[in-house]
Amino acid sequence: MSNQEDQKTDIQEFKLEADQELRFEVESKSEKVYLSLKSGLAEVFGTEIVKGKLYEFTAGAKIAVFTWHGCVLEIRGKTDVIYVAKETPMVVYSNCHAALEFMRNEAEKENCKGPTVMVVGPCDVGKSTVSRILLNYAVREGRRPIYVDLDSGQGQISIPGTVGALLIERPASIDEGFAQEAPLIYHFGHKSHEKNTALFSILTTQLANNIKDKLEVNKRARASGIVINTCGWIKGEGYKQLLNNTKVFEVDIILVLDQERLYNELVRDVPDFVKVIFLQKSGGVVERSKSARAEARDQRIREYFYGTLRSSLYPHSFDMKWSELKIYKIGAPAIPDSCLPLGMKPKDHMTKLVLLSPNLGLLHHILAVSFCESGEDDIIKTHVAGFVCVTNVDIDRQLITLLSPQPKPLPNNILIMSDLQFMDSH
Ligand SMILES: Nc1ncnc2c1ncn2[C@@H]1O[C@H](COP(=O)(O)OP(=O)(O)OP(=O)(O)O)[C@@H](O)[C@H]1O
Repeated sequence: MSNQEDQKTDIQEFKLEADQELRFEVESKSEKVYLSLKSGLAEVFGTEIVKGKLYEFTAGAKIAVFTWHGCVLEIRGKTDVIYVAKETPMVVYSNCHAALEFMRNEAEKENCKGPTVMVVGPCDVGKSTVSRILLNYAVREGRRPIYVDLDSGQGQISIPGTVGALLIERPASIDEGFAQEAPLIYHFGHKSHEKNTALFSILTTQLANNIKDKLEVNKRARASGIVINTCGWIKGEGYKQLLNNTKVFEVDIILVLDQERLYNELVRDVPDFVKVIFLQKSGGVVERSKSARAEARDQRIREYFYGTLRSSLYPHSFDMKWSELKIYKIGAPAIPDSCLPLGMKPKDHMTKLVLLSPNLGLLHHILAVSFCESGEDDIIKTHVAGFVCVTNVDIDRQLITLLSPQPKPLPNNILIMSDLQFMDSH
């Protein structure tokens, strides 16, 4: 082992001056890295570190420990990259938070809606991280903001292939993110919005209306406002989605990370009362390869069923008769324009519900369990109770085996198939 490698495996101590940040990454699957605060004050993406507590990080972790006043940190285990950064955009992010707090105070006085902020930008610029920092700072001030995650590929709420919202009542856990208590989840079924923009628009409108209703009856959340995280698809239809989000969520502030072109386009296209603000991305944000993104998606689904290192979950596996279930897929094959029935638009087939018959193609697919109790018309627009995974399909016996977080019976017999798959290797 070289000297350099040797150094990385040792227990290391870092003394950080005010406004500095320790950045590290863990890549190796077999490695665990432990962080502890020896003295001073520090935070990870807006969550304060408890002095003396040991935080564990595994493969895929890309972490920044920032200090406003200076601190001493200890790192144990082998990191792949580790360095102290002197330049960070934390002061700018903190100023954004202060401006939002001002608006929340005003909203509280007037008993109206607090700021709705949407964070946009290309891939890997730190959109989720900025959203997390703003939410953490808000909740540390005693606010109860709503977090909306529209990134169906790398979102932080529920599993990939969904859009959803969460009432934030406490700061994110440093190693596990925000607590997923009673999230409001809509099934989209794809990791990328491009796959079905018509469906995506319906879901965002539905989510926005649902949140509006919830804020009507929750004064504290109403004044705290909403933080919306978006995906990195910002061209063509993706850009139109951003404009649509601005409208349906009644966005007041758009934070544009890293891309001046997008900033200028938005300034041109959104109404004047929407403030568009350009922010530098942090030099620490790490670009993720396609395979790292796929691995992160897989990990989120695994955690949904099996929990995390700290809090394991024990899912159930059971058979269901095909006749007991109604499994749908959203989107029918396209019909040539010339054959479209009167009044039907070319894109309408994308939001058509198709009832599936038993088939092996369902194997390993995620199925969303709908809350819908009324007719077929409402299935797409109704939020979901949770997810199961198909681990076996027995065509002869007309049985399907499901991996489920809950024991039998399912809360509803209406299921919707997702494009996303999960190989249960436990
Ligand atoms: N200051 C930092 N130092 C080190 N790592 C960071 C820092 N900020 C963010 N990261 C890491 O960089 C990665 C990408 O950040 P993030 O997920 O916020 O980007 P994004 O723009 O939301 O990505 P996406 O393209 O998926 O929408 C994450 O793993 C995050 O933990």
